Amino acid sequence: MNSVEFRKDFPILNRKMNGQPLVYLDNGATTQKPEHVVRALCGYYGGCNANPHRGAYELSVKATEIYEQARARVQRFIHAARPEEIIFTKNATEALNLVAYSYGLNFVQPGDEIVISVAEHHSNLVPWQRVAGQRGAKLKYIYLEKDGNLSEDDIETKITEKTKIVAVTQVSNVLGLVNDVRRVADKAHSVGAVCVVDGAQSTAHMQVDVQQLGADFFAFSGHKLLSPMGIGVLYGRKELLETMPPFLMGGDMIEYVEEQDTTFAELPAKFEAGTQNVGGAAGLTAAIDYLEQFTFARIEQIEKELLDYALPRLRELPFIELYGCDTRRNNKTGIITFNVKDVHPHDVATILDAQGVAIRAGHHCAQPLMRYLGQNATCRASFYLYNTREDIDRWIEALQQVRKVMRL
Ligand SMILES: Cc1ncc(COP(=O)(O)O)c(CNc2co[nH]c2=O)c1O
Repeated sequence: MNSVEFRKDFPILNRKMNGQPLVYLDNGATTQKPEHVVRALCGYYGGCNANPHRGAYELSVKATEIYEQARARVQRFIHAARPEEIIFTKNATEALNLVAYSYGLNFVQPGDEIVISVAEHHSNLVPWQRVAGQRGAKLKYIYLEKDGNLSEDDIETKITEKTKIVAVTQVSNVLGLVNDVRRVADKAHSVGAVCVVDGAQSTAHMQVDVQQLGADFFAFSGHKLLSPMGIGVLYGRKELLETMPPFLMGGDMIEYVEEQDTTFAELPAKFEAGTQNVGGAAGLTAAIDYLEQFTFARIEQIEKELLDYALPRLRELPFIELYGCDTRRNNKTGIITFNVKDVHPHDVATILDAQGVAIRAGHHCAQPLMRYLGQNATCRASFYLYNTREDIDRWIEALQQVRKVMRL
């Protein structure tokens, strides 16, 4: 299928925004949902809803089946070895916090080191600041080469015998560059450290194989790959998860509760306290089913074609500054981060909004990276499988309007 055919599955893309046909270019923030996913969500709540795992009646058993089938579906989707290595969370942020609080706070000792990259989203940066601060460990950064890729030298020299945790994003939500996670994981494992991978910006755009990546933990959010909001995933190697204490405590995650002490349930229940998001899990299953009708090679091709169409035209605009787009060494997802010279990104986004074009503007929850790029804020357009060349045309026409409105 091409993107025009994909669009037929996304009715929202036919709506107007400020009286103009919508051009949705903020897929790095969240993707739109195909009818197949919307129907799955309605179908669950309209016909199968019950509290799972504890009910002694058929509807609850059915809800449990849906939830556990979703777990098995995610296991296959990211090629985990076992279903119990799949923990459902609210989103990637909660998944990364689970690792920080349950693994980091319990296994990082004073004097140990945690290594992250300067390109991390705050969800894979602030938790590690907290762990380092509370445990008396040192937080070190892998900086970037001029083309935006992770510094090879920093990977080699910053990850040492003192390193306990290395946490890196597979794809930067600002630069869109694909990091060589396997290289980072191999280096981490060579010194006995674990490798935490933030897959929030990669899982929708490329085939993820957590075992091939060498990831000890891998986090992603369903809403960035066609699923409802409120469902995310933490993958963790079983041997590690079994050593980790629970992150949230309450119903469903216990074995026996005495007045003064509690024993906890086996994996994965130990990390899934309270009533689970079965509807979200049903939506995630439907989203994976939808995605896997097509190959990721097809999705990557659509995004590459859009990049190849947009970048030369943007480079012709003297008032546009691009970030992380000049790399030839590395493949890129459909993220273009830019600024309009002498115009604040928020003003750019507002003028584009008035023309029906939706982009993201700000620090993208990556303030250290913004400073590293010498910027307070940027604009970001991010494509997905339903964006078209016409969307790019409308976006560039809207940028020309910024030039007129701001008298550039
Ligand atoms: C690399 C990365 N990691 C973690 C997160 C957190 O995901 P969440 O828990 O689902 O919020 C995001 C969200 N990124 C963005 C959210 O909005 N614009 C973005 O670029 C991200 O891009």
